[in-house]
Amino acid sequence: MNNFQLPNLPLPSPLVGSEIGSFTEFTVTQRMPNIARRVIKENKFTTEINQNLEKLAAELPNGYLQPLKNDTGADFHDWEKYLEPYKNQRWVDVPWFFAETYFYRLILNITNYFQHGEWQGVDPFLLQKEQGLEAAIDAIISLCTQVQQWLNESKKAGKPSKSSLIALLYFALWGNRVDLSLWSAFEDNRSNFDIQTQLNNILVDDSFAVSKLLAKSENNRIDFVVDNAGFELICDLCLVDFLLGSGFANQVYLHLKPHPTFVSDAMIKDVYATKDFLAAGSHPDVKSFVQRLSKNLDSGKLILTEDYCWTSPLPFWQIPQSLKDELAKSNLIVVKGDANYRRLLGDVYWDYTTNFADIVAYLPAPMLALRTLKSEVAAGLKAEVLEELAILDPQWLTNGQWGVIQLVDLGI
Ligand SMILES: O=P(O)(O)OC[C@H]1O[C@](O)(CO)[C@@H](O)[C@@H]1O
Repeated sequence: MNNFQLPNLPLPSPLVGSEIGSFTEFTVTQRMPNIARRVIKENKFTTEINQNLEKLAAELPNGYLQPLKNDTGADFHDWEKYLEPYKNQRWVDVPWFFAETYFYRLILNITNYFQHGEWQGVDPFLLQKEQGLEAAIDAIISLCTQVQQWLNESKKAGKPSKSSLIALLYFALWGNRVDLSLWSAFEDNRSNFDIQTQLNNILVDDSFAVSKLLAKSENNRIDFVVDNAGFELICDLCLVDFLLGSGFANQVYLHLKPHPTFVSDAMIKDVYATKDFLAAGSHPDVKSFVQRLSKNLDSGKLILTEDYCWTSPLPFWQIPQSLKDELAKSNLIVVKGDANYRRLLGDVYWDYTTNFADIVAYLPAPMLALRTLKSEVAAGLKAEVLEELAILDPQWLTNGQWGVIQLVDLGI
């Protein structure tokens, strides 16, 4: 395990909502209030709960963080510690990643998610997660058919196909465009896009290096720090299916969220709901995909695990030692999505050309980030690429049109 416990560079300042004109400001003062109001619209909570959700929405632009009442959640005392340095501060003045992560935890506090009673365990974002799946059915069928073909080819060739693996990395990357917290801000359906035409929108592409890393050994364990439910989760499950079926991996762990957050982030229950949704379909390639998924789950080749660390506001380098020790057993840690990418970098203003490996030098195993850019945090980009992007697409950092496939392999 490498001896760095932190990025080996001085930390820049964090993104905050008070940055006038920034996407962060837009998120804290407009998107997050809209997300809270959508929870009211999409559920049948009591008047009192809805009034408290509206109060939260109204206080975000200029108001102060409200305390967390003890809702018996397993992470309640941890949140008391996290909140200490930010008590009585305005939402726009605390670090954005803290504000956003706390915002989603507060929604569960207000809707009594953890407390015994009518609303215990009710996922306030369930409707959007279900709509996400229904909207993507055509893309799901074509992806399952493609995976079946790639598995057959690998079997016939007697070795796992690197090109098929790379193609599925692209699907897993672009599946990340389809995150519901962003949908509410931009478009209504992003799953019907053509992956191949997206290749030129990948700003860093280490996919070939990933295929070489995994081809080095047959008994790879691969850990996914998962992001969204819905179509993105299906892209991830198809990648997992191929990794296990082709021999690139003999065990895969999915690290999932212990409670609803960031609107569409996936929990263990969402994996089973996705499997059930697919099992209800009639397409033969989808049915055989579901059979393989069930077999991998039953045999322990695919492990679903959750940890409150993944819903904490902590940067990645502060994950508990026990989790670091667990991840140290992995041959490759795949980190999905924008919010997790922000955690990797600590959600601070790195110069976008900063060497990615100098920041993410603290992980106990090789790490692959698959992220579509939806926030003003980036690293590892070439100066000439930045110059081109500024002209080509001034919104490149936040519109979800651009992606990175960044591998850090410190030869640990
Ligand atoms: O699902 P993902 O890819 O983590 O995206 C969620 C991210 O997108 C946003 O909703 C928009 O930037 C952020 O607030 C959050 O970090």
